[in-house]
Amino acid sequence: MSSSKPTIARNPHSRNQQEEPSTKENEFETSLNSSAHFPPPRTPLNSIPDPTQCHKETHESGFDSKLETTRSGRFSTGTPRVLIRHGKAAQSEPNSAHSTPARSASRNSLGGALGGYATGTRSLQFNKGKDVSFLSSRVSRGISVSNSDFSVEIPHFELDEDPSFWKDHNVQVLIRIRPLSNIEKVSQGYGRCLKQESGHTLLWLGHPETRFTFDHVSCETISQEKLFKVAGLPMVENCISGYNSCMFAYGQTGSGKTYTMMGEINQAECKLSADCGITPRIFEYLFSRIRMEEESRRDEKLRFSCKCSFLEIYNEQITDLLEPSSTNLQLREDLNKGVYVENLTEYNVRTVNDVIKLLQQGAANRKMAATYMNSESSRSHSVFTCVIESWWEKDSMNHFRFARLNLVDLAGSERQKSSGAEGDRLKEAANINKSLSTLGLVIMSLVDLAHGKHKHVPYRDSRLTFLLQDSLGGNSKTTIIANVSPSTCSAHETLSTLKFAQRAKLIQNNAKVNEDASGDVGALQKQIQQLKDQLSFLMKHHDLSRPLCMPSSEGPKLAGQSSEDRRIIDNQSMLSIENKKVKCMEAILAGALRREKLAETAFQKLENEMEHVDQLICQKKEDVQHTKLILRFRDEKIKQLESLIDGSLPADHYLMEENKALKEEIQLLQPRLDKSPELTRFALENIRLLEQLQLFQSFYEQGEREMLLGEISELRDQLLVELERNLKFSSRYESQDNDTVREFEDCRTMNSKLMREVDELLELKTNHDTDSLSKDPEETRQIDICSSVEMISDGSEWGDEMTFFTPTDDISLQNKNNLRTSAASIQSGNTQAELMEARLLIQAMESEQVRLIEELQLMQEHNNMYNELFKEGQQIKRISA
Ligand SMILES: Nc1ncnc2c1ncn2[C@@H]1O[C@H](COP(=O)(O)OP(=O)(O)OP(=O)(O)O)[C@@H](O)[C@H]1O
Repeated sequence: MSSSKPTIARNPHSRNQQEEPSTKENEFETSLNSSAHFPPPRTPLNSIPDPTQCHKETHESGFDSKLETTRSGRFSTGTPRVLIRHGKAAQSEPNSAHSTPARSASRNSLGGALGGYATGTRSLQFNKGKDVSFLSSRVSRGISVSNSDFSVEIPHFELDEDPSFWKDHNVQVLIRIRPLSNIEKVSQGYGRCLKQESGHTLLWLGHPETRFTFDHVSCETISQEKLFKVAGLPMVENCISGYNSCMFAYGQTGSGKTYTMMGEINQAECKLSADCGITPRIFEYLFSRIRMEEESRRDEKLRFSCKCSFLEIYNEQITDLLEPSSTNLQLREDLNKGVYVENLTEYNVRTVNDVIKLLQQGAANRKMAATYMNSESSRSHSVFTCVIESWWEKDSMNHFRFARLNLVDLAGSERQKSSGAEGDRLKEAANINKSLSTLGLVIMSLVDLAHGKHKHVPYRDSRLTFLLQDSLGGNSKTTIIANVSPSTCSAHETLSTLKFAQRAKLIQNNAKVNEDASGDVGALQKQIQQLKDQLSFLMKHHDLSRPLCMPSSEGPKLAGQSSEDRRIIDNQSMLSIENKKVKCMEAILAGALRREKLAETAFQKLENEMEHVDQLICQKKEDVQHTKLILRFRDEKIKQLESLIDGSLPADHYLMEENKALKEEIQLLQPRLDKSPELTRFALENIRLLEQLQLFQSFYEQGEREMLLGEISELRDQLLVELERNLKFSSRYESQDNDTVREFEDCRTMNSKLMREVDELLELKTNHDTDSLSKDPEETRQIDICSSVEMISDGSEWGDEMTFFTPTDDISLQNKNNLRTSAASIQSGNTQAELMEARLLIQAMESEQVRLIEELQLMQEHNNMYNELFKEGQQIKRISA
């Protein structure tokens, strides 16, 4: 009953949990080949429902396995299917295992018939009163028999969809239990070797009973769609995000690998049927996601491309399933591409129908044969690959992402003894087993690696592992679907599959987003160009190219050029200087980085040397201790010799003591001899000198010297450019100096004139005062005003003075205005105060003079400095020439 058991919530801690302590799995390995170890029949473990209820359900489902088996042999279909498939139902019975040659049994349907399985309903029914011989056979093989004689409900466990799993995991292991097939029912009855306990755990019911925990355990009644949602859909999301992804189907022959990966495809309608497998569903979802992404990120101009290829590995040879004449293809390794198959055809695909066509075409070319376990057994490993690439633009950067999706349907593992294979089938089986055992070995080594043991991973021992090395322990998010049969007759194979899956759980992959940063160079260049444009724009509009104290009086020097022209010329020369500077800086930076690296290695070496020196110090300390001990021995010896001379010590006793002491001394001296610090020091010195020699050799031989010389000459050039530029500025300053001198002279003349003027005015005033005593005061006043107005307006003496000032010179203009006012006010008769004002003005003029002199001196100093620099530059030029 589908709802008989609730979905069991995933316990995150249980994921990595190994088998329960109560169970001992390893013991089983040895017991596999010996039936004597199997326990006696056990009580059925599955729940036994009310028989009336079961009967009702059995009746309703119309499923009578016994009847169906007799009617159509292995494949008894409750509901007939309209499928383009050739003959799974019409295939020969299992016993015809060796009658179907490889390749001849091409099938258009991509999976097996459901005929033998009571799928579609969630409860599998069992009839009472099964053949006694089945029971005895089960007992004889020692597998515990469960639910053999009753209609038994197989509990349904829903799988939980957990997309967040992939955030912090790179490998997922899922067990898929398929329903019992008719052939199993016929040959072994309804006995099961597995009991599922939850969506994550199951019990293997052999001896010893063993519990396994996995990321997911998919029960017999899980639909293809649900399985896709749990295992396939997140793979698509991973690929869209740029992670390599891989899905393996592993399991014994006939366990449902092809059914899981491909399933059945209703070719006529080009529409996915309920039984279609994970691969077509993945592509249906992938294309809808691509459309969504492209739509939602239109502003980033996101676009995707998908390229597919399909190959098989049969007897260690690679064949292109989409171009079957291309056989024995070679594997190549490339730094950028990784491992790839040379000359494998790739097709661009845009819709799920494109993919289905390729799948059908490839499946038709796959090596198939009938085996004891599967009338349509795939005898090869097939790998359907899709490379998903995407491009978009963001923040003026071009982004490129890619992901490789590998969908692998492995050939079925089988025990040669039980498969009864001969001839070609036997050779096939040997090759299949060889590559699968290499796969197992690779996984074992990877597990060792994950535990910190350094181990060689034998990827190259089989084509399969070599091709898929990224998916195993590499850059990939990988799902392993381990398919198992629940039947007692496959108990051994089921156990070994479970063990394989359990080991695979421990693989640690290192998946990373495949995003190419090569587009960034272009983007950076674009950015540099933009910045340059911005810079030149700023220069144009803010006149940054001029030195800050550049006087406007340089005008006459560049006569004939408009200020705009000059600015453009300045900008251009500045830009070209800046460009040169940037280039030079880049070269210098590269050199500095290189030297820093060298320094780092030198530093590392020094550190090592220091370690050695520390060791030497320790040795020295030990030495001192030893020497002290030896000295003590000597003292004792002297004492003994004295007592020997005294006669207080017998000679033989002395000799024995002496012998003992000498032995001890030898023991002490031996290690000193072995690791003499002197010797170590010399050895170290030797190594250091050798390294130095190598360094010098590389300095001369590997062009380091040339590079340094080049850098030096570049630096010199840069210096010369700077000096020339400074010289240019200094000549400008020189002209500025001349202007200032002239201005200064003007000021002087103006000052003396002003003084003269003031004296004249004072004189005039005195005369006026004497005259005014005899004149009418109002008349006098009128005359004064008129004459002062006349003086200012008709450009007589004042007007001539004005020609000395340039209209742009602020100080001179201000002075001139002040003079005008003061002159006017003197004329207007405010005698004393105005006189004072004029004096103040003269003082201001004088301080202005001082300031100008100081400025002049400063400029001369600058000038001298630049001249010196220029001379130096010339000298360097001469030396370097
Ligand atoms: N979960 C399932 N539900 C219904 N039918 C299934 C299921 N799994 C497998 N089958 C059927 O079992 C038969 C064998 O399955 P399939 O061919 O997929 O096995 P296989 O593992 O690929 O075998 P081989 O390794 O020999 O190629 C097919 O008829 C298939 O339809």
